[in-house]
Amino acid sequence: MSNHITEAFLKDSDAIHKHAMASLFAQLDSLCEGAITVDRHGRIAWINDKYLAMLGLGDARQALGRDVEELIPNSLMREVMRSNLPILLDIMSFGKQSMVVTRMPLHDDAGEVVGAIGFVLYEKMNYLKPLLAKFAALQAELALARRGLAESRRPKHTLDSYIGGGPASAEVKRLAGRAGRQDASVLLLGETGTGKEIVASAIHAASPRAALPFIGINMAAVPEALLEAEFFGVAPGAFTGADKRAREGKFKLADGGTLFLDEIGDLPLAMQGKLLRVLQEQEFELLGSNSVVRVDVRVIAATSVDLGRLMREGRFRSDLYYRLNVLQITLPPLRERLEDMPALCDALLEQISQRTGMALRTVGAGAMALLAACRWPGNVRELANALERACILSDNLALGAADFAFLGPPPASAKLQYADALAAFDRAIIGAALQDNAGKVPAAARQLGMSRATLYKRIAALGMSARAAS
Ligand SMILES: Nc1ncnc2c1ncn2[C@@H]1O[C@H](COP(=O)(O)OP(=O)(O)OP(=O)(O)O)[C@@H](O)[C@H]1O
Repeated sequence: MSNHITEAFLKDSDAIHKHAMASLFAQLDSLCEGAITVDRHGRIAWINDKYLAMLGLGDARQALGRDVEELIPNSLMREVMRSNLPILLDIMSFGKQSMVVTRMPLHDDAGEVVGAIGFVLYEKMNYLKPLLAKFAALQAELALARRGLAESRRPKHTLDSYIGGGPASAEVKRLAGRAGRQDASVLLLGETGTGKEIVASAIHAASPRAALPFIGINMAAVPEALLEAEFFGVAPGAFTGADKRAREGKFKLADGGTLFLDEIGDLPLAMQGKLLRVLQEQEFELLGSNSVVRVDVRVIAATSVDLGRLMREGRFRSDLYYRLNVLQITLPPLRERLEDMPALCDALLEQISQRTGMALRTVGAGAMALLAACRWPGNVRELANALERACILSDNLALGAADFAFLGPPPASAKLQYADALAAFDRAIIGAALQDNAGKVPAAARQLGMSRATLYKRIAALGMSARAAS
């Protein structure tokens, strides 16, 4: 024993230690906003008056013996007991409030965990206020981002978003409406820009799954090496290196809702097998873990390539094809539904005006005939681009053929198609005028700015129905 540690000193320090032990609890109790203990089963064993007041309770008997989470939903007292490790400083949400808390396990003489004690430090920790303000701001941002994400996953389209009232479009809408009432897989066929994504989203919106997510994934846009993670997600720490975080896969994100697999023909063969298995079993393994994830997902697939050809070439599995192709809807290219051209132009010009703030335009008859004669390999997307370009280049409120000069003359090989296009256009515009005027030819002729005789002749030449013309 060194000479400055005397018997008297030891007695003194022991007494101080005992005082410290006794007073520490009392001090914390008075300094803190609240204090609580739970027994080894997580039931409230003791709670001070301040905590009771914070919980809106008047009497400890209303709290004692109850599971701690019943009163404090975000309590981690059980976690502290399970891990036998204190959580010295934490921010716990309680209703709209954030509180700074400390939690410690309690031990018996043998060192066994017999309960836990927790303190709410909030008001006395004024110096933590900037941190709490930051935390609150981050939480508000997170809530906003979550709302935005939920919004973006809500179906953007209904069947009304698919513009077109001609027979081909009506058939698309009829089939899509039926698909909305079933839960079977759907295969959408159609060239690029024919509205496959609109129709997929509209089917989802018309289905009982509408309130749950609609998640899209484009096979052509995801590199092959990343597809599996994109589909099934990654367990935390599955990969060493920079990205150790867990990531949810699209299947999990779409759980309960609809997964839209765009450009399914671009899915590599190895992934086709895996996809088929998930579609059949509705379960998969998270990458980097053995845990099996169960999901309930409806699949709508789309392709702009001929899957029959890919199957013949051994590049697409026929079993997957049959699994996806329960209901099939073919979306007609724009050149095969020219009767929808006026309605499409109106709707697209309206969208352009709303999005850009440019004045609302119309398409004059000359321009309409020109547009009807184009081939439109990019379909409605290409038409929308052409209309926007004309709006930018011209000040005319009624766009004329000259405003679409950048499209060039219709190809010579399209001569016959040009005649067909003109007839389709005439049918559309005359049909619309007759409809506007309750089928009365003289009034329709006045609206179209042509003589009655010319309109009668045109109606007869087009073989339009007597009912529409009468
Ligand atoms: N019938 C339609 N009515 C209104 N807009 C349409 C219609 N069809 C397509 N569009 C518009 O054209 C663009 C392309 O449509 P969408 O993305 O649905 O086509 P897609 O067939 O999925 O094309 P891709 O295969 O290239 O992805 C979108 O801006 C969409 O709003």
